[in-house]
Amino acid sequence: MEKKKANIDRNNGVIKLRGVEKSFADYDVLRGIDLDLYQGENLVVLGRSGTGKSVLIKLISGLLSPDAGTIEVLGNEVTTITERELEELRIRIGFSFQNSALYDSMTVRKNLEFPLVRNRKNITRAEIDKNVQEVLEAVGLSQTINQMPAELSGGQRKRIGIARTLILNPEIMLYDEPTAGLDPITCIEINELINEVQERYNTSSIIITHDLTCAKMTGDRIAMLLDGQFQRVGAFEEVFATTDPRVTPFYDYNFIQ
Ligand SMILES: Nc1ncnc2c1ncn2[C@@H]1O[C@H](COP(=O)(O)OP(=O)(O)OP(=O)(O)O)[C@@H](O)[C@H]1O
Repeated sequence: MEKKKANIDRNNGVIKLRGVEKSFADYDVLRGIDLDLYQGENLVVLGRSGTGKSVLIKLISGLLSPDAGTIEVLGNEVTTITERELEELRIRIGFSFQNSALYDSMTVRKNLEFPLVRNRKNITRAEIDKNVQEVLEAVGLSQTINQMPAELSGGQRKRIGIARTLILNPEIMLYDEPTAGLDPITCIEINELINEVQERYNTSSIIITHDLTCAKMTGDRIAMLLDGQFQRVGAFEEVFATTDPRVTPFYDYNFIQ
C-alpha cells in the first residue's frame, strides 16, 4: 500500500499560502498557516474535527476571505482578484466534496454533461459524448452511462462525482473526506482512483481525510493541522515519528485498535 513515487515539480507551486489567519468570533481557527502544493503532488491534510480543514478549502476556493495572509492559486492572488476572475479560476479546480450529490433525476450521462454544457459554451455534441466516455472510462464505470444515481452503490456514486469534476480537466483537485462512509475495500479502490487521476490527468491535489490508510496510500506529503498551524509536514513516516500526544492518537486509532 506504499504510495508510488509521483512526478512532482517542486519548482512549480500551484497553491501557496503565507501567514493565513482566520477567526470566527473569538475562535482563532487558522493562526498563520503556510502551505505549498506543488505541481503533480498529492498533499494530504490531517487534523481533528473543527481544526479548520474545511475553512482551508473555502479560503483556497475564495468562498471565505482570510483575516490576514496571502493565498496564491495557479498564479492568482485569491484575496484580491475580481469575482469574475475567481469564477474562471474555480473552473480550473475540481471539487470532490463529501456531499457533492449527483442530480438524482438525471442519468449518469446527463450528470456528466451538465458541467460541460454550463462551462463550455461552444462545445459540440460529438465532443460532449467523447468527454463523457473518456471520464467514465477513467473511473472504470462506462457501463453505468444510462443508469440513475439511485441505482449505483456509494462507491460508484463517489466515482461518478469524481468523473464529473474530471470532465472539465481540472489542474487542481480538492478532495474533502473522499473515503468517508465507505467500506474498507471501496476505500482502497477510491484511494487507487485518486492516484490514477494524479497520474493520468497530471493533477495536483489536496486530500482532506481522517483515514490514515487513505493518507498513506495517496499522500506524497502529509500536513497535519494542530492548534491552528501546520506543525507536522512531511512524508507519512516522518509525520508520525513522534511521541507528541496530539499526534499519536491518530495513528493508534487507525492502526492499533
Ligand atoms: N462560517 C462560519 N462561521 C462561524 N464559524 C465557523 C464558520 N465556518 C467554520 N466555523 C468554525 O471554524 C471551525 C473549523 O471548522 P471546519 O469546518 O473547517 O472544521 P474541520 O476541520 O473541517 O472539521 P471536520 O473534520 O469535522 O469536518 C469550527 O469550530 C467551526 O465551527
